[in-house]
Amino acid sequence: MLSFDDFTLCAATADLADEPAARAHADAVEFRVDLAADSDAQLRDYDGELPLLVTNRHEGQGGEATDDDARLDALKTAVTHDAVGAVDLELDTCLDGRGEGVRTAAHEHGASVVVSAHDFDGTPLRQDIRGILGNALEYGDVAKLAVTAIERTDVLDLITVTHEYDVEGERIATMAMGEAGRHSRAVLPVYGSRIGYAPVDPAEATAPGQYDLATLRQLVDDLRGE
Ligand SMILES: O=C1C[C@@](O)(C(=O)O)C[C@@H](O)[C@@H]1O
Repeated sequence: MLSFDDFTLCAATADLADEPAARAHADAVEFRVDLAADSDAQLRDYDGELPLLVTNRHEGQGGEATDDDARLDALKTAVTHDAVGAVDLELDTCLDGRGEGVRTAAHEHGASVVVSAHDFDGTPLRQDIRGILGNALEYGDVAKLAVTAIERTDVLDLITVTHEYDVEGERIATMAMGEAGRHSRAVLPVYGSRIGYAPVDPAEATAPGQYDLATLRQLVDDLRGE
C-alpha cells in the first residue's frame, strides 16, 4: 500500500518500461492508463520495484479515457495487482456515486484512494480550495487538487490551505499547473503536500509546468532539508 504518510514523488508515465529509469529518483510510478497502449498487459507483466499509483483520467478532468464504464472497470482490475499501491479517482466520479465500486475494490485489495480534482482555468478562491479538498477527503485517503496559476501569486492561497490541512493531520496533495505555478511543485511539499508528479522524460509531461523527475527530486529534497 502507498500510505502517503510522507511526501511521495511519482514518476508519471504511460509506459511501465520507464520504471528502471525512474528508480533513482522516484518513490512510486503514476501509471496513466488513459494515455497507455495495452495497459492490461503492461500491468500484468510489470515486475518493477516501485509501487504503482494507477490513474485512468476521463476527458472532463484532462485525461483521454472516453468510455466511463470501461475506465472504471480497468481501475477495479488494476487494484487486484500486488504492485498497485494506490488508485486515483476523480472527485466528480465520487460525488455522482460512480466511483463507489473502485473505492470498495481498492480497500479490499489494500490500495489507497487518492481523490483528485483539476481546475484548468484558474485558481479557486481560498475558501473554495478548502471546500474542494474537504469534499475529496470525505471519499479519499488523500485529497488532491491541481489548479492553474495565471499569476505567480495564485500559489499563495494554495500554500496556506495546504499548510492548514497538514497541521490538522490530513493528507493533501496540491500543485499549480502552468508556467506561473511551476515553483509550486517544489514549494508545496514544504508545506505538507504529499504527492509530486514528474515525467521521467521532460518531453512526456502529463501536465503543464512539470519539472523533470531528477530536478523535482533535487528541489524538494533541498527545500525540505533532506
Ligand atoms: O493529477 C495529476 C497531477 C498532474 O496533473 C500534475 O499537475 O502534475 C499530473 C497528472 O499525471 C496527475 O494525474
